[in-house]
Amino acid sequence: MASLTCQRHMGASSRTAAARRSPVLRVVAQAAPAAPTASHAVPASKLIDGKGIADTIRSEIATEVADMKKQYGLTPGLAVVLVGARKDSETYVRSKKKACAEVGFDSFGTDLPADVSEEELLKVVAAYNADPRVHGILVQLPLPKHISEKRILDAISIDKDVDGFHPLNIGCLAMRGRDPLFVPCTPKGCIELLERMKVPIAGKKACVIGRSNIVGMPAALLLQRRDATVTMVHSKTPDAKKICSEADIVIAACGVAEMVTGDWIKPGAVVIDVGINAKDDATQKKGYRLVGDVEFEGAAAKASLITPVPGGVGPMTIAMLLQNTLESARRAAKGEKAHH
Ligand SMILES: NC(=O)C1=CN([C@@H]2O[C@H](COP(=O)(O)OP(=O)(O)OC[C@H]3O[C@@H](n4cnc5c(N)ncnc54)[C@H](OP(=O)(O)O)[C@@H]3O)[C@@H](O)[C@H]2O)C=CC1
Ligand SMILES: Nc1nc(=O)c2c([nH]1)NC[C@@H]1CN(c3ccc(C(=O)N[C@@H](CCC(=O)O)C(=O)O)cc3)C=[N+]21
Repeated sequence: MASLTCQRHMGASSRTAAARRSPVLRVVAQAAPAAPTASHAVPASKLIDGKGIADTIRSEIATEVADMKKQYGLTPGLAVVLVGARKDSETYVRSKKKACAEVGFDSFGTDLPADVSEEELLKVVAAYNADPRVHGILVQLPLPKHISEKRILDAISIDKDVDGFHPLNIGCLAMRGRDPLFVPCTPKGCIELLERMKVPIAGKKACVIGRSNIVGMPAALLLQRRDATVTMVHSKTPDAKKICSEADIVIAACGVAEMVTGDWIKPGAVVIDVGINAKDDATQKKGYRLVGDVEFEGAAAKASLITPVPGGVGPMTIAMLLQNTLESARRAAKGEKAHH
């Protein structure tokens, strides 16, 4: 294990003070955050402010963490495992750890080199499975090609599967009369946005663009559980545009920058854009800017409500990860364990 760096990112003693000083709480106390850059041309009444909603949720979580500490002497802990040095993954992992610190969680991290063996990675997962300070384990995806994602995700204890990617959790999500222990964070964040914006779902037509295990498929299942009539379209769907243009609710997760243009959107539809794509832009310092899978201005002209990118679904994904970890810690405090 010499090549591993495994650090505890935040000690219990600094945690309480961090919760008290939480920037999350301060942000919420201030005026509404500035409109995201890509969306200034759109009336504010149409925008779903994912970042603002995520800040509210995170401040709620910070309060609950402080209560849990008082009542049970327990601090929620999240372990994040990163394999390799993909720039985007490093950025996401950094924001997850920062979010943990801000709500008063302990965070644990293991960074492994890209050529680490599957066996070594399994050992790291096993160690976190056995560690009572850890209530949630996230292995950042994608993994390098030589590692079986299936084997790794199956190895995460279902009690700590805060990503909700374990087949038992997905299976329960798909079955009537059952509830998963954890719902995947990105689709959960999409539904939370619809609910907080009071968008009716039952009886509505929904179109989910994309069918991946981590976004499209669970998003469609969640909408269906709320009695929407759901159509999933994917890369082999003839005329996805026509199907989408009949939907009252659109969740776009195809990974193709700005594919969903205004003519895909029914007038008055609600559009949730999951996509995160870098688009060359010489006017930006970094040389690029983030765009979604939806062409924002064209779609916004048709939609009644729309999420921006950035500042829409992304921050919600992290807020839902914290929520799942808090729930896992609560179950641990009450001595609940899954028996599968
Ligand atoms: N905001 C957030 O928190 C997150 C954002 N993302 C972003 O969401 C997007 C989707 O991610 P993910 O689900 O992981 O991506 P995947 O690449 O795993 O899946 C993409 C899906 O879109 C479908 N698709 C691809 N091209 C088309 C097309 N032309 N028409 C219709 N469907 C198409 C694919 O079809 P097929 O199955 O036939 O190949 C596939 O089902 C990406 O932009 C990603 O960066 C992802 C996770 C979290
Ligand atoms: N095991 C695992 N679980 C995941 O949940 C997971 C993953 N692997 N691999 C990659 C995707 C992607 N993902 C994002 C999380 C936050 C933002 C996010 O916060 N986005 C900000 C902008 C970020 C920026 O500026 O780069 C926003 O949209 O406003 C984006 C994407 C989680 N994923």
